[in-house]
Amino acid sequence: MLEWGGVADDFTGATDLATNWRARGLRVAVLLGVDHSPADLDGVDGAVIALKSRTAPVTDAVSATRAAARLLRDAGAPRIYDKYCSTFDSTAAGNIGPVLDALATDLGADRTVVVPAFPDAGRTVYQRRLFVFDELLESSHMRHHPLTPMTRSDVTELLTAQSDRSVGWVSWRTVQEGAVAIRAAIDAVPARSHVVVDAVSNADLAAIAAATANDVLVSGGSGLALGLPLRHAAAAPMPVVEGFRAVLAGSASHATQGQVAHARESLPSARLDTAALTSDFTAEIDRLTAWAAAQWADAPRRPVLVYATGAPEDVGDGAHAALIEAAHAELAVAFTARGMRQLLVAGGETSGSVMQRLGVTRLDLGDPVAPGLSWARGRAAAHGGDPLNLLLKSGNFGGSDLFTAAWEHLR
Ligand SMILES: Nc1ncnc2c1ncn2[C@@H]1O[C@H](COP(=O)(O)OP(=O)(O)O)[C@@H](O)[C@H]1O
Ligand SMILES: O=C(O)[C@@H](O)C(=O)COP(=O)(O)O
Repeated sequence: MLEWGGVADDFTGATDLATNWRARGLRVAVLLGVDHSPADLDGVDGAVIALKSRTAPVTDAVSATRAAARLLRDAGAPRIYDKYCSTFDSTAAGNIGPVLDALATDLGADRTVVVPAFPDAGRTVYQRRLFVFDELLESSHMRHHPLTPMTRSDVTELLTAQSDRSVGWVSWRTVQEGAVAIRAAIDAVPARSHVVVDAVSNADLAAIAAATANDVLVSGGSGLALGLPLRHAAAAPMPVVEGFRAVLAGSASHATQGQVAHARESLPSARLDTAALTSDFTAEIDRLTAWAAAQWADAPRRPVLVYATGAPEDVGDGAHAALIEAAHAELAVAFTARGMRQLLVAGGETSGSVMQRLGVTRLDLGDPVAPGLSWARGRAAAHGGDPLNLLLKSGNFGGSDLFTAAWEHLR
């Protein structure tokens, strides 16, 4: 019986939420897009629908999210988890508020908690302000994101600017008093509100999860999922698919830049050349595919790395974002045709483009590799439905050796 339905605004966010549900013992599946039937969710406790809505026009994001929640409700999900980024990534127009307003209306939720915190990944909320490790969000590398630059840290302010509902707050001091006090504080906020709740530890998340155990709608990063009570269910192992290995890093984030720098010391690597893509896209894809095939012929177990951003000064105009995403998507298809079967994609938007182009519609997860990260198995409709192992990496997740170490989990 489906217990939870999740709707995530990007594909890495979907695997992030599914990873944390699985860590608490739920059987999970990630569905890409909304073209599914409720029967696809038989035998699953938690299903996350991955959308590519974070940077979409507001009306598109709202309608896609509504359709996803409807599908999950039709499949029997009694509760919906609206998953956005743990760094509250949104464009100037801002989709988090309108999406949350629409879900709250559709589901009849009077008060919806807003919990971006994910302490295992360094995201905490204290006195309404979002921190990335020791820095305020506005002072972190997220200030320079090409699509969603974050220049404020107060989550109540960020959400108020995007939402038609009023925005309340529950302080960390109240969270320390436990679930009953948190519930009372949420209920004290006027009806038709969203309620930002401070949290700096997994114990805080457990208290918030207990306080909201009967809410039809919750929202946040993936951290709140770690607040669920642990069940001891035996998760089915993920089948490993043998084949060549690649990293496609379309993320411009700080953590990815460190991972690229680290991997370049030991892996064959190529940086996407925006000028070459602009002048002859197909020739550049063909050139990189021939290069990768030559690397695999030399060392079949060694991954190749293609990246868009190696250093802050590489980040070009946002106008190139779609071109770079399209290049990653085409490379994924061309690499698959050459025998690649294990693919790590860095970046949420990039992962969305790559999965859509490969025609992957469902991911079944393996065990966690790092906070919010798991390998998964999916089938590429664009390549005869062949199975692939896929790791969709949020831009800022993972240690510096991820691109060289992640493969050890594929055994
Ligand atoms: N050097 C670059 N210049 C311009 N845009 C870039 C560059 N590198 C990456 N991008 C674009 O920036 C966006 C990064 O977003 P995303 O894939 O979600 O990564 P992240 O998870 O780090 O946010 C993508 O649209 C990508 O194509
Ligand atoms: O919640 C998170 O931090 C991630 O799941 C996420 O959404 C990150 O987005 P990207 O950095 O764009 O991958």
